[in-house]
Amino acid sequence: MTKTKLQKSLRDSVVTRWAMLLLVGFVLAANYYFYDALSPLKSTLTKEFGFTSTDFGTFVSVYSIPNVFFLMAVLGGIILDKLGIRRTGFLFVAFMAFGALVTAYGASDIYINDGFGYAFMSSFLPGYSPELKMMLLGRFLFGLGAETSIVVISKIIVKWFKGKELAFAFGVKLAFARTGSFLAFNLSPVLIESQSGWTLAIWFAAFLVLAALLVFLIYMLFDLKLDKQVKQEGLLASTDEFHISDITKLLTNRSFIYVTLLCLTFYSAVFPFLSFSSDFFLNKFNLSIKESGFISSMLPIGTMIFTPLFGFFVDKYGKAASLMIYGSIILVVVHLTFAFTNLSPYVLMVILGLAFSLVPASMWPSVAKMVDEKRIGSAYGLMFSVQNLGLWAFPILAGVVLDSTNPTAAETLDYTYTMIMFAGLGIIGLVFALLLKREDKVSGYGLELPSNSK
Ligand SMILES: NCCCC[C@H](N)C(=O)NCC(=O)O
Repeated sequence: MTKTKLQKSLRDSVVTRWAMLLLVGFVLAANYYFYDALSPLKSTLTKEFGFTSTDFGTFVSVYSIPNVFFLMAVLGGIILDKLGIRRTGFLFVAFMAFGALVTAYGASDIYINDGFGYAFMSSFLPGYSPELKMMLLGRFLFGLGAETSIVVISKIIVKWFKGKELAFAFGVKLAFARTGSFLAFNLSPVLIESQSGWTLAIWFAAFLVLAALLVFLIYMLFDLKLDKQVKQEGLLASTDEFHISDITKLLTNRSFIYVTLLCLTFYSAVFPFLSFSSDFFLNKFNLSIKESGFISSMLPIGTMIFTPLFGFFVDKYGKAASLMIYGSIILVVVHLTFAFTNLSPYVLMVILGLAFSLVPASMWPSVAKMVDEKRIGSAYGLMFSVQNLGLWAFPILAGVVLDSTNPTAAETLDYTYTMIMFAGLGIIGLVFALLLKREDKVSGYGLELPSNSK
């Protein structure tokens, strides 16, 4: 592919490439919306279906099972390299949509009134309600599609923005994701009060993911056109082709190991916390579902603004390893403050938003410095799979800790031990961030340097 050809391609139009980011940003926002849409409904699920905190934690964590136990994020990356963006993206976004619809069906009146699959779901594991089992199946399928679709979207961004505003585009991509979470925490509590019933909140989320599938189809038309213009398929396949030795090289790279372990512990202290946060505010500060959902949404709203800004900072001034340390410290301080004080959760969630911008904005571009470009797909896939181990285990553990540290019929739940658990994860993450910075002096990857100096 010559430079002249590139200059004439669709990706050279600023409007077109940002329009592409808008399209895939919608798909990502719908993904995050669905992931978070049921968090403000924890108490409603308890009231309607008798969910315990452990049931809710299991529901949150089943998302990660395909990515941890079947290594779906890694395999998805390999499939992506073999089948290409359009077929892989369509397949996995379709899984997401199907899983979202199955989840909504599991909570619906049609299903509960002896609908399709109800008798079957009632015929085994009597300790789990048929509603929970169908919803678990739906979220499992959703998770199977969701993580790989994030890998696909990352590759799409590289395809359109490489050699242009790549880091900033990644920051904006994360801002789309946070917009989805922000909307979920605010819209779900409103939708449960709808006249058509509380399940509208889940149906709305599911249809949003279905709409994302249609939007992805539109994206595919542009992707096809770009490929025809620059014949880029061949080029991407050759740079990203998967070899098993890629994984072994990654597993012997100390910086990659530290950043992956930081990714595991940091995100385990954030996403599972966020899933329980609405219920935490509701119980600790005696607030309404709407208000506690709104406080949870302060976290994504802060990150929508800060993440692209810190991305820009890292591009221009570097300091990525230091920023990961600062983000980890802030995380620990906020979780301990939540555990032991009654300080305003509004302020604390905004401060937590700083941590949740500092670490992602510096972590994801840093991987590109420590790993060969041809291994970046496997690297992100591997990081996602390891990270999902935490996203699987910690929502369940949070639920178990809650159930075991509160009397069965407690009016309000005491979250102190659950918050100590999240703070503990933050402390372990801080150790990995410090090790990463120390290792950077030996490895010379230049994580503290601006993007264009490496
Ligand atoms: N939707 C919640 C889980 C997404 C996890 C995903 N693997 C990830 O790490 N995304 C990066 C981020 O900062 O959201």
